Amino acid sequence: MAAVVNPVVGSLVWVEDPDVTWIDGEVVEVKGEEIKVLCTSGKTVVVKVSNVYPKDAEAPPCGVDDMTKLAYLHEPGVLQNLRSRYDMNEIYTYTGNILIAVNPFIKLPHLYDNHMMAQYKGADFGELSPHPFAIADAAYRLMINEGISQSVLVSGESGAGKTETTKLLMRYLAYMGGRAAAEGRTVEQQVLESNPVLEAFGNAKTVRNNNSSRFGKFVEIQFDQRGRISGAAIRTYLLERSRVCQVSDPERNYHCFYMLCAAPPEDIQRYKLGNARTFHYLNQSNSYELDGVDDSKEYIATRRAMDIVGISSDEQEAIFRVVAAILHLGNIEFAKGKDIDSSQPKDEKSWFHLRTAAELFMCDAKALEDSLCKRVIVTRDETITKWLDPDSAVTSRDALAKTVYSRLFDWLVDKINSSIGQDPESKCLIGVLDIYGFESFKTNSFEQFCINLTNEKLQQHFNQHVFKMEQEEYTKEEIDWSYIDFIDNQDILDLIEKRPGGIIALLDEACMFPRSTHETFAQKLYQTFKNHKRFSKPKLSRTDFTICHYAGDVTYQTEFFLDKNKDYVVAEHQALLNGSKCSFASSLFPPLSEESSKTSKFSSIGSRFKQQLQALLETLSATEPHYIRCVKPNNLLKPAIFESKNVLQQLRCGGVMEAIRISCAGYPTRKQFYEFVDRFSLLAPEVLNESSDEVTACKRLLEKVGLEGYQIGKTKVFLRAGQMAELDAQRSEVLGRSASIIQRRIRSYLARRSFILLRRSAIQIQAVCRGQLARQVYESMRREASCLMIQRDLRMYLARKAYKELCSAAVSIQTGMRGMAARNEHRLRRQTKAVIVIQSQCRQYLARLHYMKIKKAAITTQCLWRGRVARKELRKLKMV
Ligand SMILES: Nc1ncnc2c1ncn2[C@@H]1O[C@H](COP(=O)(O)OP(=O)(O)OP(=O)(O)O)[C@@H](O)[C@H]1O
Repeated sequence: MAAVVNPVVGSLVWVEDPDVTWIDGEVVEVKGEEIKVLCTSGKTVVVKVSNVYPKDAEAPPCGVDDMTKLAYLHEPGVLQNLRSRYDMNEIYTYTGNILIAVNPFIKLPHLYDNHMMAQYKGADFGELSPHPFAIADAAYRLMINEGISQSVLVSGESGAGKTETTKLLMRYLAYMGGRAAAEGRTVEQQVLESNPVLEAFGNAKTVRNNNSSRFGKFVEIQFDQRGRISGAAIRTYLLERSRVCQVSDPERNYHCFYMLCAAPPEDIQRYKLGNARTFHYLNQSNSYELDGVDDSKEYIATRRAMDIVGISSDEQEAIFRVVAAILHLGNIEFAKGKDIDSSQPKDEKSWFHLRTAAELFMCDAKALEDSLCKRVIVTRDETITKWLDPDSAVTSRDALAKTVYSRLFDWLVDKINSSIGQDPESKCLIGVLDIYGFESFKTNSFEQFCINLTNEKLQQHFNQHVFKMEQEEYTKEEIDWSYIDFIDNQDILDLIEKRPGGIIALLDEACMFPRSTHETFAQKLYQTFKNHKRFSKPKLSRTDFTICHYAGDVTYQTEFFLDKNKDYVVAEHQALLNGSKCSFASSLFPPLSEESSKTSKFSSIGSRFKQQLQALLETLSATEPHYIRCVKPNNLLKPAIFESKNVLQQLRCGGVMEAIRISCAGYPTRKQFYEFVDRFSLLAPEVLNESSDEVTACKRLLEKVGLEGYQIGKTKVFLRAGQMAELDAQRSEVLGRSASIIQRRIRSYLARRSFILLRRSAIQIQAVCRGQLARQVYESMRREASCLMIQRDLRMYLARKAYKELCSAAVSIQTGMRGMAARNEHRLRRQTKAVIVIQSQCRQYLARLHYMKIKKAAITTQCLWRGRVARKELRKLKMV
């Protein structure tokens, strides 16, 4: 992260600003070691050259999805990138393999639907936008392909989004490793539904988060050889017990108390409950309702989730009875009793709550009163019963409430675990760790001390993974590498947990020594660590101490350290509840073994927590870790507000800045030669034939693909950030091409096969059909033939009948005809005769007529002739 070298007028730079961390501007003047910058805010500042960073003028306005892709990798660049992405609701960004998740404080459902999960399934890491699904997918695939257990460590401060992210991871893993829905109440359903149950009893509203997990959680999801979820185990860490009895405004107690007060009327009646405002454990704060949350609905939902995780209705009944009993317990007030320094329930109201608490715990009311107001002291010679004054009775009451509640919570976790079940055969698991981030408040007590110890431990794990391993690897592989420093926090861990002599050991000692007070404890610390460079005593305090943590200095107030470290159950409380008639309540307080009841009652919460952490770290060390750093962009819990200063502090605390520095300076990707050749030889297959060994093959391969700046170690090839992605992209291209060819061939083979099969089937069908058809045709023909015969016979019969009828008709016709013919002939003859007569008469008439004409003509002619002759004769005569 180098500062700008030789800035010139006009270049763009980042300048440190006390209010907004970094502000950008343009160099307007260079004077030796100092430059004048005109900031975008309008003001002009003069700064030292060594205090400014270059700004990438060509950086994409919407940022880059992986910080390692930034041209200038420095704090302002990283912040600017996160901010520009956040402004566009791109809340996830990679830093190499680390995912940074900035809480949007607004629902973005499109980012998490089933379609999205389907997209990330099997996609190469980095191919799609940064997402918790991508991290879960990478972990799942590594587990399946390499058989290595994986873990995802989700960290960040309260309200940064750890639990939401964890739920997303679990949902994705359930999606990948889930069984068919037909298989009933599945392991993954139970794993997912364990979240609302644990949230109801382990989450509360705090100033920093409306749904803050008041415990740490490591969920171990086990898989079978087929990659299906076969079991799960949930480990929880350090539930905040003090919240049960003490809540400050505007925080709330655990959600389950409010849910129960909003339960259906029959439940309210059964548990003799009422408005949440009437219970001391709830009304110390004025906050009762949560925005957008309906406690009565949550009650029903929690009961449903309890059904799914396998908590029977009898058990649920007992659980809520105990929760109600705790509320009644808190309402018992004490007043001075008859004896000196004694106490008794203050008034009738307190008696009512005492009797109700006893009724709900199913124990004797008198025994409950005694266990709150008296102590039995067993000495060598006698047993003395000592009264407690009202203040001590209140402390005793609260101690009982806290113990019962924390045991109830542990019971729930155990029940969920036994109900989901473990898979002893499982070889691979994916662990998801959702644990409180580093805390530094105005007042820091034992809880912050433990939380910060956790973060120191996890930071060391992170260091070991990201930094130490890196350095060691380079040395081992004899890589040409200029070493860089990293902050090792082993000394802080020694300060806290070394045995003997560490802070926890000294605290345990103080707890066991009856006369110790927080003052004597603090003095002991000052004495022991006066020269420790990570420990200091604040000047103005006589009981506080400061530890210089990896993420910054934190000053702790020792006032309640001793009390909070003591984890013992008051013998009277143990006896009271062990004797409860409710099997559930008595199971929370099983009888102590002879040995443990004789030995010291003290057990150290700090030491037990340290051991739990050790076990957790051992589990984590056996897995391949993945990191998600959640970031809270503002303390108002509102969307679209990005407070750079706040974010930067979180990035520093989460080690993100260091990781960026180291990762980008070195060679973040490394692969064994055989693995490398195995993976990438398809980019240049010929190198395998040309090379005698894997190292040569590796070198040739790298030359062929034209990569530069890599290193060849003794057993591995080391690649710079981004180079693996480059090679993978080339590989994906080749694989994609090959896959298309294979698909094509297979498809044509399958098509051919199915065609042949179809054809054969078609022929068979045709043959069968034809046979059937022939049979049918034959049948129908036969039927037709007989039909024809019948028809023929019928026709013949009909024909015969018709013939006969015709014959007789013909005969009768003939006879008729003949008669008619005869008649006709006769008539004809008569007519003919008449005609002949007519003809002869006509002819006679005509002949006569003709004869008359001729006679007339002859007469005329004769006359003429005779006239002519006469004239001729006359003439002759004349002449003569
Ligand atoms: N991805 C997200 N999308 C939308 N809202 C979110 C997202 N992540 C977190 N939130 C919001 O921020 C709130 C706090 O988130 P969450 O409870 O996961 O924080 P946390 O880091 O687990 O806090 P704590 O340590 O107090 O339990 C959620 O209740 C939710 O409103």
